Amino acid sequence: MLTGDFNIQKPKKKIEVRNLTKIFGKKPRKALSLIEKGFTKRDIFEKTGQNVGLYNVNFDIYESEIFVIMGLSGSGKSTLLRCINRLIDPTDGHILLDGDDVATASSEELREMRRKKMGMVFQNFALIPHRTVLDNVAYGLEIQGVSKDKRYPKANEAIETVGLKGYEDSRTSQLSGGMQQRVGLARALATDPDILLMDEAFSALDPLIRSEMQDELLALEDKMQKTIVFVSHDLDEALKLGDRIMIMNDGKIAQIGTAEEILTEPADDYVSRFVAGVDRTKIFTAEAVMKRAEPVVSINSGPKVALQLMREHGISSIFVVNREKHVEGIIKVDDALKGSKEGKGLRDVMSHDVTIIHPDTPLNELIPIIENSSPLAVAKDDGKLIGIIVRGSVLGALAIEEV
Ligand SMILES: Nc1ncnc2c1ncn2[C@@H]1O[C@H](COP(=O)(O)OP(=O)(O)OP(=O)(O)O)[C@@H](O)[C@H]1O
Repeated sequence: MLTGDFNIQKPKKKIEVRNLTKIFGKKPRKALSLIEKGFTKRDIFEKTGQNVGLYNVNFDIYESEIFVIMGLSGSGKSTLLRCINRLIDPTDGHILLDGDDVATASSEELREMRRKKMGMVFQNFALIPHRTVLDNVAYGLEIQGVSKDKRYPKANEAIETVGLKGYEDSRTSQLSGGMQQRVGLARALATDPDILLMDEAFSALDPLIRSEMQDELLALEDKMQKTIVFVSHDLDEALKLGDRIMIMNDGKIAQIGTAEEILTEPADDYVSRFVAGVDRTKIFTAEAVMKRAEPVVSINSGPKVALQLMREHGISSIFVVNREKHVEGIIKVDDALKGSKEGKGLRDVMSHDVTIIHPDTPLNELIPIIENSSPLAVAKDDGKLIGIIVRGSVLGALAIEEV
């Protein structure tokens, strides 16, 4: 039920990145003074040999979201991810995890943060080939000093979570790429971290397996609600996985937003060029283009009421709903006129031929249905009508002129 904005809880900030800068090289201050004078990353490299990895990056990541960092090669994605767990030491700035600064943490504090809060999954899987799946998954716990009797049950649980039950005793070198990445994921999950850092985790997989792993990550995330920071250079992957996406360019943030925001309101030419080739019909969903489910007419009222509502709103058909707001049918002007003349009830003259779709349905699946049909009803699993889709709203979202 919509109860107004005041009831919506603000998400909790899990990671806060403040003024983060990373210069690779021995003379970072020299590079910084040139950045401040407006020199580009390339100029600075040519003049000083210093490489600007990140410059003055500020953003927040919320609890339980999938935050995708994306950009072209060399834009600073991996550097940023590795600053979060301090595999790379920042030149300047702060990274707060639940309010504690990773950048200034002592080695003891850092060990503790990595142990309790973060797990990392790498592109090249980083497994130990001669060890079994079970030993590889238990390894993360082993280096944390977890005793043998505790680490094996946890490892088994993680193996089951990623769908590798039955493969515990296989050597990882005998497994396919997709299965090896499941082992990598299980190893990160075994320590039950709040945050999963995933660096191009699916990039080495072939397209079908990659897509399958993306689906599984989304399903896992529904269950586990971890905070996931996912680096990718692939826009389709970013749009599919990210609750929010950050696009980076030359060590700076070009834009942060949801897939829809980035596609519909690109912040600058760089982002526009980036998203130019995207198939929008796969990204936009029914929910994004639906109109409010108003007006509707109650099944208990008559054709006259339906007619009056249609006239008031300038529409030619109207959904008929029951008390629970489940759709019972749809009535068109002509049928309502006929019903009202003949003194019939709505039930007798409405059409039961209504297409009900889920709000998550992508537009590419809607386009063929909406082509010639009357409006579509949008309902969640509980069957309650939450929106209406007419042909114009689909075309409008795709910026196609109606002919
Ligand atoms: N160890 C290093 N020494 C010097 N320069 C580095 C180092 N690591 C990264 N850089 C530079 O910092 C910049 C950002 O690199 P980074 O690896 O973070 O980019 P990326 O977006 O992850 O790229 P890719 O997709 O190719 O991995 C690049 O110009 C890179 O050359």
